[in-house]
Amino acid sequence: MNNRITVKENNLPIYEIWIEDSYEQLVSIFEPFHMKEYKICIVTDSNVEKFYLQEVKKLLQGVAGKVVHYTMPAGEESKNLNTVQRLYEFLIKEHFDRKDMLIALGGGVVGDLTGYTAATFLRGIRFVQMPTSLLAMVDSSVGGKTGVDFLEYKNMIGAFHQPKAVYINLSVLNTLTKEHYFNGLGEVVKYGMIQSLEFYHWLINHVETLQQKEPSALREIVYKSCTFKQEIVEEDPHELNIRAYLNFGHTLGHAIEKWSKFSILHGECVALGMIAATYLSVKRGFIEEKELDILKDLLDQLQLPIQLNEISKDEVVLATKNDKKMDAGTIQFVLLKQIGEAVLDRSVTEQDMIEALEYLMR
Ligand SMILES: NC(=O)c1ccc[n+]([C@@H]2O[C@H](COP(=O)([O-])OP(=O)(O)OC[C@H]3O[C@@H](n4cnc5c(N)ncnc54)[C@H](O)[C@@H]3O)[C@@H](O)[C@H]2O)c1
Ligand SMILES: O=C(O)C(=O)C[C@@H](O)[C@H](O)[C@H](O)COP(=O)(O)O
Ligand SMILES: [Zn+2]
Repeated sequence: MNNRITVKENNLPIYEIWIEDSYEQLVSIFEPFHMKEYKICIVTDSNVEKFYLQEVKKLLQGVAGKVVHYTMPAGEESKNLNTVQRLYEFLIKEHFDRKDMLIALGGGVVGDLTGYTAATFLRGIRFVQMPTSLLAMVDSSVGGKTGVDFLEYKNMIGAFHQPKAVYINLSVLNTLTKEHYFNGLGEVVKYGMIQSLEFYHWLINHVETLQQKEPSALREIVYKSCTFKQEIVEEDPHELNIRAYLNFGHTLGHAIEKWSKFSILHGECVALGMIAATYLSVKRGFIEEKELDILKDLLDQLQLPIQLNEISKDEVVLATKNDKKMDAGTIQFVLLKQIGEAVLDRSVTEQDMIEALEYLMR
């Protein structure tokens, strides 16, 4: 299978996604960037540091004039402006200039925060994504959405800033916890639902190999997911229209994530949000009710949550009022026209959302 995907903007190639089984090729991705005179700061978190920082730092020492690193505490709680400020302070102390580069070595939290820092420091410096969680490999490292949470609202402060490259080493998934592995599968299922019935069926037919983290299945889902995302972001890089489909399950998902104070993981909240959005798609008469059971069965087998025991419906609905797809006071909700085809719908009301949350509590 092909292990390289080129992402274009206005038909011009802007970066490559490398899908490898080790860090053997890492040095070669830096050839076009002429880093010998410049500095690199590897940004990572307290878990990933223990496993991969030494190896990556050693390799990059042969690439750049100087390599330093910055480690943040692991977890969504770090994804805020306080951490960004500490990273700015570190970069200033290390005299980083506009040609220097950040490397995001970690999951989606490290990727989003490093990307946002790169977008804003000195009005924008270069950065490379080295995703280490499944979620970051299949979604957050591609497409240039960067940002941090604010007042626990998800990704409220951010910028579009494209990486110079995305380097995926699939073997690092060996050290990822089961919980975070299955969490990443939430976003993988999303691609099937919004973009490809064929891929959705493939997932249903490969549940066991996915449960067992079988290497060829992992390669397949990472390659396919990156390709699905590349196709959408090339067509609509700044989410003026169809990129919003990638937000399927996120309007209520993000609101549940905020309500849970991040105790429910992003991919898990997306799973719940996808069930809610599918429920509303059934209610609109777009898809058959049996699709809800098929989806819930798939998510359940992938160890993702399919119901909520307690929730403050009002708090969750209130949080959706700050959804980034709000337009003149109405939410553009992502629904399904059919499995494999998303549609934007402006007619979802607060009462609809409450009903969908009640469905999750049954
Ligand atoms: N920018 C985007 O397009 C986009 C898309 C989807 C999600 N996101 C964001 O991504 C974040 C979630 O990302 P995540 O699930 O990767 O969370 P995360 O970055 O917190 O990583 C999950 C956990 O796994 C650990 N970890 C990562 N790689 C590891 C490895 N190889 N071995 C051992 N431990 C490892 C991390 O230290 C962390 O504890 C959320 O903030 C979400 O909003 C952004
Ligand atoms: O890349 C995108 O576009 C996405 O929407 C991918 C989502 O999985 C991701 O969680 C994104 O951050 C959510 O959108 P946001 O605009 O609310 O941050
Ligand atoms: Zn997401």
